[in-house]
Amino acid sequence: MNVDMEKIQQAVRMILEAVGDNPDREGLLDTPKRVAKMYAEVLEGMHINEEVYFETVFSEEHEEMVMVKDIPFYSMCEHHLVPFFGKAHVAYIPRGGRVVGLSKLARAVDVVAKRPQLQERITSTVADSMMRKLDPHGVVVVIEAEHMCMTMRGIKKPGSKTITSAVRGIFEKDAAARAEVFSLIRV
Ligand SMILES: Nc1nc2c(ncn2[C@@H]2O[C@H](COP(=O)(O)OP(=O)(O)OP(=O)(O)O)[C@@H](O)[C@H]2O)c(=O)[nH]1
Ligand SMILES: [Zn+2]
Repeated sequence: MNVDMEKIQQAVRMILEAVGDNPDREGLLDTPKRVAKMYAEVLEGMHINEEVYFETVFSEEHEEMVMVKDIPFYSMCEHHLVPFFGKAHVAYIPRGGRVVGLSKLARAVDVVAKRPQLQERITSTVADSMMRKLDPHGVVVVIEAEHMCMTMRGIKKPGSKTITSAVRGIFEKDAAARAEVFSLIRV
């Protein structure tokens, strides 16, 4: 893993000093190390290309919609480095027998989310990677999330939800297909 753990530890120590705490007091002694481990874990998507999950396909002639909904995810807002989290819904219509394992849709959401992110970018990255690797008839990705930068700080609006969607391929033109997906998601 290409994470400079030492550098994170130094940075965390400096933040603790800068806010006026003593990084050498007992309770904080292991904190820089723990925080470094935490960042390596929650940002591990920096070092994984989500497209790898779309390499293995099953030759299954199903050219109808497939949807995995309510995929929980956690991400880190790139502006404040605090969490935002919620659910992703991923739907696609395979083409040419390129049907992918269901868990791979959730894995792709997971690694894309585990980067310093914007909700819009998670949504479009997952949709565009699927379009590129699977060449399906279409993809819809919808994400609903609560941003801690809008709840614990700043404007402080707990419970507010942000919903983003990325609509690709046939779903862009076919209003009935799009309506079917959104009725199944029912956010
Ligand atoms: N579009 C988008 N904005 C986000 C996302 N996560 C956080 N933000 C917003 O990023 C913006 C950053 O705004 P700035 O004015 O630069 O920073 P700030 O002074 O901390 O902003 P406030 O949150 O309004 O206090 C805020 O409006 C956040 O709500 C996201 O996933 N997508
Ligand atoms: Zn933020």
